[in-house]
Amino acid sequence: MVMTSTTPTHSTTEHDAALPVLDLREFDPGTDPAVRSRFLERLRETCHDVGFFYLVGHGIGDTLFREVEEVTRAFFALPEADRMAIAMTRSPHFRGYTPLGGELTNGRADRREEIDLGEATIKAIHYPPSGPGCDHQGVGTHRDFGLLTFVLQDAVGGLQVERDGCFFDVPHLPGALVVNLGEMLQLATHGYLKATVHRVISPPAGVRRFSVIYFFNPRLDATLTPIDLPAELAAQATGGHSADPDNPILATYGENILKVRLRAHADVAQLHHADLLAAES
Ligand SMILES: O=C(O)CCC(=O)C(=O)O
Ligand SMILES: [Fe+2]
Repeated sequence: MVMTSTTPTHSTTEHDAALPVLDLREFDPGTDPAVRSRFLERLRETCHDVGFFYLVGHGIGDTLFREVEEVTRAFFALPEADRMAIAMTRSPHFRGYTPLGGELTNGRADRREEIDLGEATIKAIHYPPSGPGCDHQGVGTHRDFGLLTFVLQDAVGGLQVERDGCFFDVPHLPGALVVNLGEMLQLATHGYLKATVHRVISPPAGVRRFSVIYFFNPRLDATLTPIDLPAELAAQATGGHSADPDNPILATYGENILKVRLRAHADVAQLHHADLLAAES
């Protein structure tokens, strides 16, 4: 792993060792049962220890990845008026385009523009270069709030994952998806599986970063009940919903995401959900 201080930096060495690499072909039907069970063992350990991994052997071709990246770049190259025509401020459902400065994490504006699409959200993101005096927060430190997140990132880098109080770079691994766990899986396993804190540092001057994310989430009205763990796993579970006392995870997915959305998109909340804001304060 590449170790960096908690001060944002771009380090570029030891790319190969950044995160565990899991090859989904090891789990293909017909594969040697010993290989399949070793795969499951590594998956469990990785989701417990790190909460983040590279997934290869997923069967998605380079052509599709390239097309997704091209469509993403084309969208963000549209005139601003066209992007704003589908602004999230027009959607009570928190769907559509969010311009630069329109989203907050931990009370500070993220330096990115994005579009949120569909029911299980797909999010395409553009991180513009750092400017003079910029605070370099592409997206601030956070946990994802659903079940599983699949990230397709370009070659620029800037995604960082927290472990033991330090942030580690997650450099681009060609052909791989970066997979991480969300709060609902942490809650459902009493914290045995980890929703790991991460962030994105703005690219250096002159460089733009693009990423496309698929958030695999439960139904909005689904309430997750923590499962009974085998004793040896329960002994290593650190507590699900209350692991972070300042930011408890809510068991009904819709409430958990609404909490985040109201904070992150204060303008959308004010326009469409003033009643909820009033109820919160
Ligand atoms: O752009 C990325 O690589 C990750 C962004 C992220 O963590 C998020 O939007 O939840
Ligand atoms: Fe995230």
